[in-house]
Amino acid sequence: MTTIKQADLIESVAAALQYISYYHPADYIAHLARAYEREQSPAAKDAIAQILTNSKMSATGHRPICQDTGIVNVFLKVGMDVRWEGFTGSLDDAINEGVRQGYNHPDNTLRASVVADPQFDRKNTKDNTPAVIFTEIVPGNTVEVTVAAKGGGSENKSKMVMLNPGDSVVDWVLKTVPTMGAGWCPPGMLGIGIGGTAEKAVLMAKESLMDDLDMYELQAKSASGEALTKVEALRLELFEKVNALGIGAQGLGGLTTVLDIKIKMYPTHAASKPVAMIPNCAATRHAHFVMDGSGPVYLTPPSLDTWPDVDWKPDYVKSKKVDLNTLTKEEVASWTPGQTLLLNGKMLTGRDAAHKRIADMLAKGEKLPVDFTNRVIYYVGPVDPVKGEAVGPAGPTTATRMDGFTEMMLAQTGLISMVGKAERGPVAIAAIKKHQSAYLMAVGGAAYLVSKAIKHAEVVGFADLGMEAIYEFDVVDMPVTVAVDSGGTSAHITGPALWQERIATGEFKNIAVTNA
Ligand SMILES: O=C(O)C[C@H](O)C(=O)O
Repeated sequence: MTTIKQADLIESVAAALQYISYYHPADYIAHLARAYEREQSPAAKDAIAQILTNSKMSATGHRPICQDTGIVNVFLKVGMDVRWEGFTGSLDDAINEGVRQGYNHPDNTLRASVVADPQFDRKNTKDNTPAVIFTEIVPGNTVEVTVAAKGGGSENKSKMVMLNPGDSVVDWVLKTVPTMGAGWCPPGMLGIGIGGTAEKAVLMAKESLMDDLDMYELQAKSASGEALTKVEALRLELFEKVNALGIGAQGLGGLTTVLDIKIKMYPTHAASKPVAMIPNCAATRHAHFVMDGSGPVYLTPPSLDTWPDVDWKPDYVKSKKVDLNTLTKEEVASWTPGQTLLLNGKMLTGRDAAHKRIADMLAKGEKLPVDFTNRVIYYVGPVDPVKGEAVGPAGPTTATRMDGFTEMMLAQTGLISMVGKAERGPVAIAAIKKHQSAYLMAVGGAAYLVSKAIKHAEVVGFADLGMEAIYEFDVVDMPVTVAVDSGGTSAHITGPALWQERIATGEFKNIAVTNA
């Protein structure tokens, strides 16, 4: 009989959450490094370079990889021969105390992203509790814990379908992935659950994302002529076909959209084939540890040799410097799709809750707390600063969620441009074209790198919204790409279309990768 103490469980969960906030799993880095080497699309290669550079900066700086430090998922496998000591509440209460302590660590405070009462008040719980916890009772005398910090952007793209038994999973995946856009921050993983019941398929899809990436091993196995299992063959087929869609890093078009595909299955009803698919973003964060009663568990930091020799820096030759303090509508209208810019000067921020409040205030004829005339807005919810930082990691949030507010912002507030991540939908593109505006894209998953371009940050409105408040940032050489120009051309439409066509020619089939 093993005894697990409450204090040890709390400490282990808190330490693991800190660890995964700044260390990417080594298998993810190894796969991304190979994708970087293979990538032929300049825009996608640049995005992957930013993600790799950001990842190493986070590992050395012990600050979050992404400003979205996630909602905590915990999977517990509790041995039947385990007893508990010192518990003042339930097992879930202890896990949540670990989350509280992990997210409020003074040296690396993580972002509080969880809101209670999701349909009505949506009030931030301030400490990222509660976690979403699944517990299984298994034979044995240990407690196995898997913790993950799942970003909202990738979770939002989760899909579930009840297929007919004879329907093709491959067809459904290939039809569905393009509808997910780039808000899930590719390149990442797709977790697929097949079978069981509706909820079991979704749970399996999520659990499959906790496995290590091993697609390169699987490719090597296939190339050697060794027989693959049916699931392995399906994973490989999906991997190749999804990448052939040409979506690419950040949806800008390129060779790698997914680094791996994971599949879990469970017996199902003869009438059913439930299928769920959950993407994991570039900020793939999870860790697994086993408690055996000997005290708290601390994970071993990875060697810095894990990261490839990639050090992204602003390219002053290729990119155009923009002075936000003197920016005019005319200059915004002159930007071209795919052009890279380095932003300098003052910009405002605002995301979901701020846009909703602005809309409500304008509808009531109320004065806004800030003047948006000739300003650029950055869709972001930053991490709070620690130890002399101007701001914590501050990467872009999914712009598509702001589409419904874009006409209002451009028509009624004097705003002239927007920065976010992922594609804009038809309504936003029409508004951008009508107002001769432009939408700029920063790299999702490069939040710590981006934060280094922010020299000063100050809340200037809606302070009660926490990370969703309106800030004013003063930036130096913040890297962005023109994703929708004033003519309404979207790099998220033209890029993937071009790369899908090029991949189909077979011209990239035999690119050798040395970084194996
Ligand atoms: O909440 C955020 O900061 C970003 C979100 O994860 C998103 O990808 O849209």
